[in-house]
Amino acid sequence: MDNLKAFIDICHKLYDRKYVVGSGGNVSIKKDNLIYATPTGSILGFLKEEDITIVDIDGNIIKGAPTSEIKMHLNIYKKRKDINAVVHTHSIYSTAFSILDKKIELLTPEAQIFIKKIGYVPYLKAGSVELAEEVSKRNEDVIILKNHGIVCLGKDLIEAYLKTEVMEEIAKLNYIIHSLQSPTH
Ligand SMILES: C[C@H](O)[C@@H](O)[C@@H](O)C(=O)COP(=O)(O)O
Ligand SMILES: [Zn+2]
Repeated sequence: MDNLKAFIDICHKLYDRKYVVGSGGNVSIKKDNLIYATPTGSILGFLKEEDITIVDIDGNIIKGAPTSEIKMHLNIYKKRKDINAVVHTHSIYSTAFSILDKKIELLTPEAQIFIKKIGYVPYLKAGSVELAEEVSKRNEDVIILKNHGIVCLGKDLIEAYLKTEVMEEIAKLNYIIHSLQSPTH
């Protein structure tokens, strides 16, 4: 079970590894049918345990002002009973491929094992009900939001974080291979 210190450590790691910049990205975990989520507008690299917000599964606020993407997080938890953690980042290579509508190939055993299949969602306004609804239609554990970022789901926070890392790494590898194969190379 995730503890809140681990939650904060992973938020800091996401920022340190530049999967998010500025106030981008958001993270949540589900514990005993409560959702612990990053506050809206927060810089993940600076978060402290006392900053973490709490809502119930219906989105009723218990503490703080949760991420503007809370509807997306809640929809995922309602649909996927096996999921207890959601990590949303603005991973730059994954996002770049989505802007050009290019698919990312799962070229390595690591990507095949941990990502299995990538879901793709068209561009929809950040924080919107439409985006939350479109994401919850997907069945994959790694979903690319066109022109925006990615969402990784896990049975716990470590698993969602691991998928975030592997997703961006395989996107980078795809980019390198595309570059090496380009006629100008
Ligand atoms: C424009 C928003 O930053 C959008 O990218 C949102 O998805 C996000 O990443 C951060 O929003 P919150 O600070 O409300 O979690
Ligand atoms: Zn975002």
